[in-house]
Amino acid sequence: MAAQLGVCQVLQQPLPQPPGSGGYRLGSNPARPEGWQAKNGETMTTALYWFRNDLRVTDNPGLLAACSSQRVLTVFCFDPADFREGDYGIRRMGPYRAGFLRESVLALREQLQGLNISLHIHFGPPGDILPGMIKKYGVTDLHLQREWTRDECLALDAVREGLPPGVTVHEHYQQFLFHPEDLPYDSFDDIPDVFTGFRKKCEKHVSVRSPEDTPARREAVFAPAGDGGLPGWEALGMAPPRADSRSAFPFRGGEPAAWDRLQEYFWESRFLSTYKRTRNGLVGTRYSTKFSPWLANGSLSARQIYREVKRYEQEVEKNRDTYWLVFELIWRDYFKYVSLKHGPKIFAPGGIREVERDWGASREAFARWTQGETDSDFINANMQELRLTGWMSNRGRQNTASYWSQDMGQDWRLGAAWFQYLLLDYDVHSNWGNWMYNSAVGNDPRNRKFNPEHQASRYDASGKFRRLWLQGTLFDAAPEAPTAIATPGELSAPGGEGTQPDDAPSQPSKPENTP
Ligand SMILES: Cc1cc2nc3c(=O)[nH]c(=O)nc-3n(C[C@H](O)[C@H](O)[C@H](O)COP(=O)(O)OP(=O)(O)OC[C@H]3O[C@@H](n4cnc5c(N)ncnc54)[C@H](O)[C@@H]3O)c2cc1C
Repeated sequence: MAAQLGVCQVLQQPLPQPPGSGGYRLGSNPARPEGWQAKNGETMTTALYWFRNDLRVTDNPGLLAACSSQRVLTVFCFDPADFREGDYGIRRMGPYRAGFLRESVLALREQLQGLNISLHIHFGPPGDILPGMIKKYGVTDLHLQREWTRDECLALDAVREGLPPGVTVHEHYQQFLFHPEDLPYDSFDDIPDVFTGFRKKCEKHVSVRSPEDTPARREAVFAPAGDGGLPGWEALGMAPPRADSRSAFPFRGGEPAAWDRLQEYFWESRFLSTYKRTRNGLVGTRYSTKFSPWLANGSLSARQIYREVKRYEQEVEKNRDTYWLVFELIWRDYFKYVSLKHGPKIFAPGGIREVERDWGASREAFARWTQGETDSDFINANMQELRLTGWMSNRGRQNTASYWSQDMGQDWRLGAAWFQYLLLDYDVHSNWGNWMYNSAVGNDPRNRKFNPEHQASRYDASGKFRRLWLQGTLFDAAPEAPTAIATPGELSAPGGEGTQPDDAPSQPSKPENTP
């Protein structure tokens, strides 16, 4: 897999140099393509900003850097590869996230229109779309958020192959709370494999950078890109998801919707003041922030949330609950750094610890787990919620993941791929990192395993959550499964290794070290 990463391979590299020392060469490219001349005869700089998982105009350093060029235009590609079957015969993206993404991109286009920047929306592989745009508009500088996982790297490699000579590519790290240049480590290799050490050192030595300014409104240079380009459901090969009134995530995609939610959760309801005490809840919108789908596609940034937490602590109150939201955002960062450190190992059967185990790949077990027909009603209720809404609580995710891999003994990567398909908030690092963690192949030094019956009696003592999801299935007219659920193809996961994992204690008991 490493060989496939090509020019985009950034894994296990030393930390990047600060701007100006070679990594970011704004406006420094000597060889400009022909075409666009400023009035005084100098070559005009034209930037193309390629939106990927950073669908916002505020706190977007890459977009801001692009706006330092004389002319700027932007693009988002719905890549058909994202909607096809992935490595395990399971689609990479299902209808919930696809719907949220469409809303997010439309909201982005509106935000950009307010800045007089046009967003070109395309349905096609970036490698086919971007080089043509770059030639057509005489682009001199391509800006994008820096990514390092396989599929994202392959997409960039394909774009690079088609670039005309002289175009400078600028990649920006802008998805973190703690910026990579500020980390108290010399190399990603030095990131500890236990969270607490990472958290404590970063909390002590790193200041979270302030969010960047929003680009100023510009003179319109290019004709507006028009309203087209958004692929319909048919083109995506799926039907739109049905709304389910029980959903814990009834929100829309896009930057304005993210800020509405933050406004509501922090400032109107002040739920932040009780976050740590409610975050293990299972029913409704209130128990946790629900920021993750916006964070995952970049409609909201971690440091914007951080700044609002700090403001809340000054203006309303500071307590363990307000701190705990930052603590969880550090977990999010941590899984990104784990992925930067370990590269493709986060997708390997033995995970980052290279555990040897003969994982099962039973089609029948997969059907029972995904359709909520296991022996555990707590697991079943969570799996129904996921299947019918694209959402599952953190408590539910920990239990269902541990159950699939550790109780049922099935390949954890099949479970991760199912989550990838259905989750509204799918994020490659958080998903595969948490899956490894709960499958005893990742960053949990104690290999904890969940006992769903104990968990249900602790977190769903009244049975409210299980009734909510199991009654719908058993007694009412059951909502149909989303039509696009792909029947998993060959479930035999490639490249399986080895024997048994270490024995795991049955109950998680040390909350400090669990995500
Ligand atoms: C098996 C498994 C798979 C997961 N897959 C994903 C995924 O694909 N995308 C994703 O964003 N999260 C994932 N998580 C982490 C976590 O469950 C969600 O981030 C959280 O439930 C989202 O709800 P919230 O925004 O209300 O979280 P809150 O409790 O309000 O937390 C605030 C934010 O902190 C971050 N956070 C919280 N818990 C975690 C965690 N365990 N790991 C990393 N970041 C965290 C998220 O960005 C979240 O939005 C997964 C967890 C497990 C156990």
